[in-house]
Amino acid sequence: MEQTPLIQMQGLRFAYGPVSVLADLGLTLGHGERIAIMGRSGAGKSTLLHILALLQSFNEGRFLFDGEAVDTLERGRKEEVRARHIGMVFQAHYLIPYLTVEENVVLACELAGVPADPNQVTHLLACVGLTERGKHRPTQLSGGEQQRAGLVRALAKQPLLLLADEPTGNLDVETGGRVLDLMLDPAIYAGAVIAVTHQPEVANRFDRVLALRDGRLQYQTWEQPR
Ligand SMILES: Nc1ncnc2c1ncn2[C@@H]1O[C@H](COP(=O)(O)OP(=O)(O)OP(=O)(O)O)[C@@H](O)[C@H]1O
Repeated sequence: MEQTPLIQMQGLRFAYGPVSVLADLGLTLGHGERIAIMGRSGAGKSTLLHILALLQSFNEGRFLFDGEAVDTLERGRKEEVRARHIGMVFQAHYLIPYLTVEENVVLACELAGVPADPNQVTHLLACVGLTERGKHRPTQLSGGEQQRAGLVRALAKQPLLLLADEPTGNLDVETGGRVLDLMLDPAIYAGAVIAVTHQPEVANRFDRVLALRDGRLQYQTWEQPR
């Protein structure tokens, strides 16, 4: 039997008042599939990520998350689905300032109802170069380090979907490469990834690259080196 896609969006419309942002948008994403979304500034990429994270509602259309119709979910159920199944690495990282990095990771696992595995947490921190930083509070870390801590927190609960907004945006090439390796290595994380990026060399590491243009997702049309 064919598995239900993780994400099914059809005819999705969203506007901020008179400003139409998403118009007749469609997206089907399988479990474990990794896609990059590109598009000019203001195209609606962050808005789409917020809708995918169940943080923002939409005006019209169909959005099924792992077979469940999102627009009919009660608020509590949305929060439950987000806590358990969706990891987010957004520019505002929302790490809790009075908890250490490790405590932030453990708390996210607890909220997801998944026991945190200390060995896995140590391994993930090492993968992003934060071995020495687990006992530090977010305010003691640089912006890029906080972003990497956010990625560890998102991955430790092994979500079905990881949403990343410019995951390598303010990182140097080497650290950015390490972050991508972590997100895209199926031995570390086997779930689906949707990443927004402005960098073609980052986008090319994903299974598919889509462009958000005129409110819709379209195949990006440059030749992709494989
Ligand atoms: N709260 C809001 N109220 C009104 N308009 C908004 C609001 N937030 C965003 N917009 C508008 O919606 C459009 C899409 O914004 P969004 O942040 O999703 O774009 P983006 O593709 O992520 O841009 P960038 O690459 O610059 O981050 C823009 O025209 C923006 O001005």
